[in-house]
Amino acid sequence: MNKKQQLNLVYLFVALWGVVLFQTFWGHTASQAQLSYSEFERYLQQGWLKDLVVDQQTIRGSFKEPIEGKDHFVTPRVDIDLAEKLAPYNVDYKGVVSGGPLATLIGWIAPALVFFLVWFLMFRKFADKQGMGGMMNIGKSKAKVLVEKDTGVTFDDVAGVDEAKEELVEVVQFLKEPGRYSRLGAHIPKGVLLVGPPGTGKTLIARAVAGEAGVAFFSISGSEFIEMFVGVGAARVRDLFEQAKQHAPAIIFIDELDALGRVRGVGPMSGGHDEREQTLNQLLSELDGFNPSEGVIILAATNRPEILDPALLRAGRFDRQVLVDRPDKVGREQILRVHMKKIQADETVSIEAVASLTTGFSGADLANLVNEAALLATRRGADSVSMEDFVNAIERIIAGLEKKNKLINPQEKAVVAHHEMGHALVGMALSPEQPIQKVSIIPRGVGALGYTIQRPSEDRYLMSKKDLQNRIAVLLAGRAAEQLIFREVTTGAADDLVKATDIARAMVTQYGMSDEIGMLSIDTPKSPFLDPSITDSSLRFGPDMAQRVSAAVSQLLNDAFALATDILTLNQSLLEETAQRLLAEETLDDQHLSGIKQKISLSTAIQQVAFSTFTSAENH
Ligand SMILES: Nc1ncnc2c1ncn2[C@@H]1O[C@H](COP(=O)(O)OP(=O)(O)OP(=O)(O)O)[C@@H](O)[C@H]1O
Ligand SMILES: [Zn+2]
Repeated sequence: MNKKQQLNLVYLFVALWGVVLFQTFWGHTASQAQLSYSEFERYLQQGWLKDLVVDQQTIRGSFKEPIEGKDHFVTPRVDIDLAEKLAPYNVDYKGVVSGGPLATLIGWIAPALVFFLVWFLMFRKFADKQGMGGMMNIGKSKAKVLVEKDTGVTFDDVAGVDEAKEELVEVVQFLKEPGRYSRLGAHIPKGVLLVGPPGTGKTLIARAVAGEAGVAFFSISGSEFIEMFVGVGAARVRDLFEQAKQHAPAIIFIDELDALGRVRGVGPMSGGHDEREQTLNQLLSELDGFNPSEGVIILAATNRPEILDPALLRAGRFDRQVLVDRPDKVGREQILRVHMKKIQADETVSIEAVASLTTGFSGADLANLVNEAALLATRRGADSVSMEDFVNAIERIIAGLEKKNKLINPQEKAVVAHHEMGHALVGMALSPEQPIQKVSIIPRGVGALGYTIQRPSEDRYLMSKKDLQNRIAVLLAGRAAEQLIFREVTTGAADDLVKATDIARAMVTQYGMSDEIGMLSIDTPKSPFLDPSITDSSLRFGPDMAQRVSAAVSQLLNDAFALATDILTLNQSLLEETAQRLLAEETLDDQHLSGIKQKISLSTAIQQVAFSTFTSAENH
């Protein structure tokens, strides 16, 4: 059946339905005489009536011959012993129980609706398979695309994410004056990807960009695209872009981009995902097919950028990423200020104290906290919210978050702080040319309870054996610090161990850097397509080679661990002091850190192990 035939079917059906409805109502009202009961009795006695129907409220029926142009009548029912009276007059009669005209109407419509619905769903699926958006324009996505002419949100409503805001100011300016940018030939990103954990305000920022620029905001969630029949998602994407272009300048915001932008063609059932793939392909082609000078910019949000299809991140698509991280203490203070405006807080409330009690809270958690505290105050009948309300609310929320494994407890926090400071101190000691940018104990991403960012200051093409050994030492320094301070090690170092082992193994099997194995090249550089266990070519050199390689790798790791431990032991009080500071402030930036770096001391023995003759001394 092609589309035209389907349409004919629709018309036929609607027409039929119309005729039936017309008959029911027109027949009953237009040509229907309203009789009083006595009139009715008179007609009855005179034998004018052909047949009648009795229900609880009315008697209706038809005349043998039209009276005053009407061939039907209706009269309110009065007499209950009606049947008796009817008997002598030779009239057809029957009683029905019904709810009056409305019930009659529903009685007609309900089955028709059910029928229509079933039929509609059946053909919708059919039509969508053909990728034409469905016979009744089901592809028009107006129902689920949220359009806001003016979001009313400004950058002032978004706090604690200054870096992200700075990056987006340019987008706002562009949307305000698209002409100016294109005249100068400046490159404006078509798509900006907001990356960060849930509740950190990605949606809020996107709406603020629209609000600041004063443009329309079209938003849809990636997961909504794929809950549909095949082909509908793609039609929606097309439709979304069409609508946005008509309203340009505008912003399109796709929340949960990962739901639709997952890597294509992987997974056990990739055949079953053709709907998502089709939708993603459509999105890619829309991204390619428009020009930002039309005044439409696409923002998308995800908390799992690593699973996105690389095609989405290519130049000319979502080629700019903006990190929206959980706020640190100062950020939390700012966010709290934004939300406190909405409530009446009394003078006992210290925003700073609330901020320091809420490590790990996202913006959404903080908004929730303010609301919860206000609720507690209302419940106890107070006129304003007190510090105690806040403390109680914090306790509740923390309990909830801990249950969901979203927050770490104070003991764990202390371990994480020493672990991260271990990385940072050894990093500063061993590779002074690579400054540590930031150390943080704010959980980030999946599984990472803290992080240390070390930035290479220049591109390196050649690494010496000592460079690599030092790198391993920095990676193992987290564990070394745990061991030194707590006499106990944790699972927190798992990721570090993977990286350290990879480097050590490459040193042994690819770079000829172990005395044990010498210059034998055992592994070729890793091929990402092959399972490493299959390519373990140390087996090629006889069964004992694998063992010798493992021993050499272990040796490198142990030496590096010993080096890290030596450095930390020598600087133990500095480690403890700075870890306390990290616990209090949660993040230490490069300014803090360069002050700390001055205080690191290294013995001659360590210097000899760690530095080669061509690492110049003035670096330290
Ligand atoms: N930086 C912030 N400043 C002020 N309020 C914030 C901030 N971050 C979050 N909020 C509050 O939390 C609410 C939810 O945030 P939003 O929905 O924007 O987070 P999100 O990052 O998009 O989350 P998700 O990833 O779960 O979609 C906001 O409406 C706002 O009230
Ligand atoms: Zn670590």
